[in-house]
Amino acid sequence: MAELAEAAGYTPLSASSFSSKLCQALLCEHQPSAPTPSRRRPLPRCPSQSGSLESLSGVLVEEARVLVINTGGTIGMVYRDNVLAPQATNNSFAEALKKISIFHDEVYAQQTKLYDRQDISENTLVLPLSKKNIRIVYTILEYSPLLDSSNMTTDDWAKIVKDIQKFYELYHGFVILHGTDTMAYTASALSFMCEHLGKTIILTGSQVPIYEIQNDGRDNLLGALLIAGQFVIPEVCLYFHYKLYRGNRVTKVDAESFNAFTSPNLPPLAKAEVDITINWEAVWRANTTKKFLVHVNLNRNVGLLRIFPGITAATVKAFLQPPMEGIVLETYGTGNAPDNRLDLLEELKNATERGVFIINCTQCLKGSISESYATGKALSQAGVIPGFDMTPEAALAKLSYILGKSELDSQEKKKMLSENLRGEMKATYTGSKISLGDSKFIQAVAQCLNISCKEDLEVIRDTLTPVLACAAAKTGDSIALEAIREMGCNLCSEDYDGRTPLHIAACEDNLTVVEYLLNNGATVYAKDRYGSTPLLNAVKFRNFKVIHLLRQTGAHLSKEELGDIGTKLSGLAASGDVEGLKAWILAGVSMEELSYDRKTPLQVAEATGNIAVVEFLKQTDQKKGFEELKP
Ligand SMILES: NC(=O)C[C@H](N)C(=O)O
Repeated sequence: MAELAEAAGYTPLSASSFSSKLCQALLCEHQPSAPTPSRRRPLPRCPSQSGSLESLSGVLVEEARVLVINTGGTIGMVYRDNVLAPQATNNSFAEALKKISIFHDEVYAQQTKLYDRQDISENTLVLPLSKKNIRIVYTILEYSPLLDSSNMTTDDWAKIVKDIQKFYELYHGFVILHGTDTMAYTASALSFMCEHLGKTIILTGSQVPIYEIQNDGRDNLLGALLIAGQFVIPEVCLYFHYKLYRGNRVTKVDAESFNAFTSPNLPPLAKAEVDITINWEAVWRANTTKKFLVHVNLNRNVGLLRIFPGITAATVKAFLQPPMEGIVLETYGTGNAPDNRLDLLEELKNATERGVFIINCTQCLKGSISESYATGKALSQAGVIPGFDMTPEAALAKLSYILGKSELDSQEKKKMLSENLRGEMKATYTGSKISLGDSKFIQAVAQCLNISCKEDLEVIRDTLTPVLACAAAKTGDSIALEAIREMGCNLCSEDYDGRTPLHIAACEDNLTVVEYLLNNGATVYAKDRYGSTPLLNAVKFRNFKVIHLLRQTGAHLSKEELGDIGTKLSGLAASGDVEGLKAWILAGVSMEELSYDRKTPLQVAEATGNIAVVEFLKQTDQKKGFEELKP
């Protein structure tokens, strides 16, 4: 196809050739084509970035920390008495990985004195340098006992999310090693239990133990680590056989193949082939200014009931008896159940009137509930809630989660059940509101460049909009940002320096734009090419209100961003810079940090006679700092 197009004199547009075309068009529309610029120049070095290590070749290297929670599953199992079972280990999984060069670069560990660092345990490993020049440093937290996932319970889910909460600020992303049998259930449950999630959580495992010669565990673990360490995909995902899926959209479809999972109603969020390509349009956004929290109180009085021809009313009645509080009714086709079985419908109606919640999901692998048949309508008349294209696993988890919210009344629970909370139902995957072709702006640019095919329009959009969005953030133009979003563009996209509109708005102290962006998909964890987050930018420019809002949304400074923070604070204390200290306190930095000569900012202020700083630090209760200094 590509050869044919080229033979016909058509060259597909790449981002770089598009930029050059656009520049020509802007400078002089009718000049002959200039040669396409070749590859991007290498990144310049940035000596000021603490925590970013320089490799021997002089290229800037960034480290990203990932926590791997090992719950068990085939990936780490061994044969005992001819059957596979989890290996009761003393971190032997980490030890085994250390011996595999694609999972651990001992030379880098030695060169950078990895194990001398305070926050690094012996279960920490480091991957070879990624294509994006990132070193993924990962720590394995091994559960005891390790479980075959058939033994997983809701308590185990609670343990996982509590650990994620405990270590949330210390890691860029999380990988959960888990057996495949109930992985779709766990992924669904975790997606609801994690509220206002801003970081990447990826479940993975394997069909064959990682120790076997021909196994899928290595590729699955490696792919999950690379994605969790290099991208911010704020969802609970499942990675298997080179594809990243939304966790609450998957189901296990093959007990033997490496290609064990499918996401029938939503395309993958990413594919790991020669390169990792993220389908950003499909990525779910929390759209929130609230902090990450976990909800561990799940209701266990829920169940799955699959109807079948000839099912008796007595079976349905027995299933719906107390303590049952909610069920997923797996129906035929687009949500049909016999409408000539009044006895059955009566039992369902009695149950919904007693307050039992019933969600209708299809038994088909693919497709959605609709009211296109009388047999389907009869169910909604009996009070059954449509589950649209939810998987039964997701519907069950959603019920358990919502019915565990004791603060909600029955109407509120019903409302939440019908809403799309985490991208588990169709309503979310709408793509862009207006198509590319409808956008006047894109049309004008396309006309000027004399191009019309969809792929080229997409290249124009993807090349121009990050820069335009950053420009709009700079000038505080929320209307332009809204127009860009409506074009189907991702407001998290980065410019050539990896800077997102949120970085720019944070620098410019533009609170309204910061709020708009957070409510429209921006992530507080985006890092520019120098490793800075919007929060660090806001601290630098002392934009207190922005710092406050970002913190409220869960932003925090990484160790790399902080660098030798004690010495920086001492410098501020010595120069009497109260505002500078206030900015760091608001950003969550402790005033107990010691400078290179082991002095607190207060000691430095006292020694240098900076009365204003001394008074400020004495008055500010560090623990309550965030609330007290609230602008
Ligand atoms: N492939 C697997 O991981 C299956 C195993 N029985 C489990 O779910 O733990």
